[in-house]
Amino acid sequence: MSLKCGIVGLPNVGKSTLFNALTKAGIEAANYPFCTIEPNVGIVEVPDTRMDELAKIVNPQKIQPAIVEFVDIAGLVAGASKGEGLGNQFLANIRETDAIVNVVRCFDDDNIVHVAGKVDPIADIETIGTELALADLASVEKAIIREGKKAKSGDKDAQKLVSIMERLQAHLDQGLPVRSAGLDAEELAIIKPLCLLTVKPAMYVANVAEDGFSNNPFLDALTELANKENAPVVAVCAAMEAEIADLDDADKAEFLQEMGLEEPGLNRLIRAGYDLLGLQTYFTAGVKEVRAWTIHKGDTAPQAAGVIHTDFERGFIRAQVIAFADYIALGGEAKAKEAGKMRAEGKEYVVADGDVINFLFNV
Ligand SMILES: Nc1ncnc2c1ncn2[C@@H]1O[C@H](COP(=O)(O)OP(=O)(O)OP(=O)(O)O)[C@@H](O)[C@H]1O
Ligand SMILES: [Mg+2]
Repeated sequence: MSLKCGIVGLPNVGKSTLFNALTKAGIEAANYPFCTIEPNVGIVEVPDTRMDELAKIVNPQKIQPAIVEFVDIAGLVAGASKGEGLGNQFLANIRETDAIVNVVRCFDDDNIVHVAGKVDPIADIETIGTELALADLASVEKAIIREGKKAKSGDKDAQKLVSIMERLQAHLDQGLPVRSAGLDAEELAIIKPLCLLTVKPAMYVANVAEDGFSNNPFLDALTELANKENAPVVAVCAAMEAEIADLDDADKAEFLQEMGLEEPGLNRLIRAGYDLLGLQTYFTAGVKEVRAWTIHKGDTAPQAAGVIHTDFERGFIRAQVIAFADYIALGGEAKAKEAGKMRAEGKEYVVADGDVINFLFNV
């Protein structure tokens, strides 16, 4: 399953620093606006300590965590929807992502240029939000013209689309995102081909100073706004995360302890992204490989099987399922089976987070 998060924000707010920390790709993060021109894609493993617990029991040759793709997108400025800054090219890069990670500068530093001249998270978010809404408004208006002719000649599908579009037009006109327009599942399916930007789930990353996790009015303002929007906020110090990412495991543990942190902020960010998209994990555990697979919450056993291979879904017979806690407590598949904790589940079974599964199929 491809899960792609686009990192957006104003220029010079710390997007590439964060991306580097996430991917350790070492792409250039320099102190000048528009340092990033090509989007950079990095593959990041989803941190999950349950995999280590499974591996201790199974001793596999390989451990394969779930992954998230992050795309570092160049800074967006006011007027981008009309081609200002690096303009439409970036909007196109955002179009290809599943979710938007909005990096907001919440640190003071006179040495780091802010494109608007001062640090103001709310104004920055508004700038980004307006540009994305304007870009969507243009797509919606184009669609109304295109489909309007068909609608007039009696095409029912086109009429439906146009009526949704007109609602969205009014909504976007106020600078509001499509995700808050209250569309139902059917309406969302109808507008899907338009690839609108503001329909994507979004979260905020507050990029704070090393000592900026508390008593930080910028962070407080951002949190208040995000709460109103029901959007997650993760506070990280991107500069510090970049340092942590460069350390080897032993030094990393020591550094985190010194800072009084349990884990890198990036882990919180990756998990929040996973959650935002309504994703969860199940495991396959064999001697060749212990592997995490990404599915949607609510997916059934055949759908989960389909993530491994479409044949598994097509020819699905049943799933042998052991709950994660049972697998660990009883010490593996054989013992769980002995204890009657391996369940045979059919097509209707809704997979639970952490289930350890074997699929039986026939093609
Ligand atoms: N939390 C932080 N505290 C202090 N400085 C930071 C922090 N995060 C990033 N910086 C610094 O801010 C500068 C800009 O960072 P970066 O290049 O990552 O921005 P960007 O958002 O990718 O910019 P662009 O849109 O131009 O690509 C860098 O000098 C970086 O070291
Ligand atoms: Mg950059």
